[in-house]
Amino acid sequence: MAFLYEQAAGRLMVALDYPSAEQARNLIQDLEGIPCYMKVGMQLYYTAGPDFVKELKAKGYSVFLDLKLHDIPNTVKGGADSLTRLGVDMFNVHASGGLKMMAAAKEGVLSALDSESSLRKPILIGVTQLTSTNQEMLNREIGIPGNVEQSVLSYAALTQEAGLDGVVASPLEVQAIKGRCGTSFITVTPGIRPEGSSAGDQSRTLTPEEAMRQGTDYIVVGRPITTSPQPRKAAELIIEEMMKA
Ligand SMILES: O=C(O)c1cc(=O)[nH]c(=O)n1[C@@H]1O[C@H](COP(=O)(O)O)[C@@H](O)[C@H]1O
Repeated sequence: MAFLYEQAAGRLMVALDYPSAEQARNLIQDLEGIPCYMKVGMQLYYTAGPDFVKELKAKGYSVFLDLKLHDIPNTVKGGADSLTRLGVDMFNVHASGGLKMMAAAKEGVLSALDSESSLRKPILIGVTQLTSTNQEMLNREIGIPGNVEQSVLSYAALTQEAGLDGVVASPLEVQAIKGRCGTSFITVTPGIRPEGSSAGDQSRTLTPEEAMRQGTDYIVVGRPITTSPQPRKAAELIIEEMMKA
């Protein structure tokens, strides 16, 4: 049972979307002992920076640094080199940056690893279509024809061709991605909403249990935990659901 609990908790990524390190530390203290992944996104990183990532690593957490790099290949290569040296366990780039940009991100990772033998290789993933994007937005606002799943799949195939380890997508697309790219191609899925919780700005959602049943590798959960009056209880309930799947 304890083993199953740890396995499930290790596949939960808690999104620390807070405006200050202090607020993030409060949640971390509340979740103490739960062996989940911690996700640092742009809001926290832009204020608390690399030091906060080091603090999480010193506490023994696996860290997903979600900065969604998207720039010309040379710039992304440099960014990827820096993030690898920082010692994050996972980071992401936008697949819409294209094949060369994603390949450059991988080169950045490898150049850092080449120059410092103590570093571990981070998991590098491509963001496909944001989970806030719906069919109407994709076609009318963004101007991409076809359905969301087709677009996600073509980004997933491109990400794999560039040599990356997996993608961020909604849990609704996991089976199709695994079917196209193979089961070892990692899926990281935000857009997780436990029964009865508000979708907010998310469009393509499933519950934690449903997402796990799709065969996803990691689920990303922010507000259902961070805005709960009892965040630890909310996280424990999510882990219980994950274990049922
Ligand atoms: O890359 C991500 O983590 C990400 C990609 C995506 O398509 N959708 C998405 O919601 N995310 C992140 O996942 C988290 C979801 O948070 P909640 O909607 O509060 O559960 C946020 O930190 C988002 O930045």
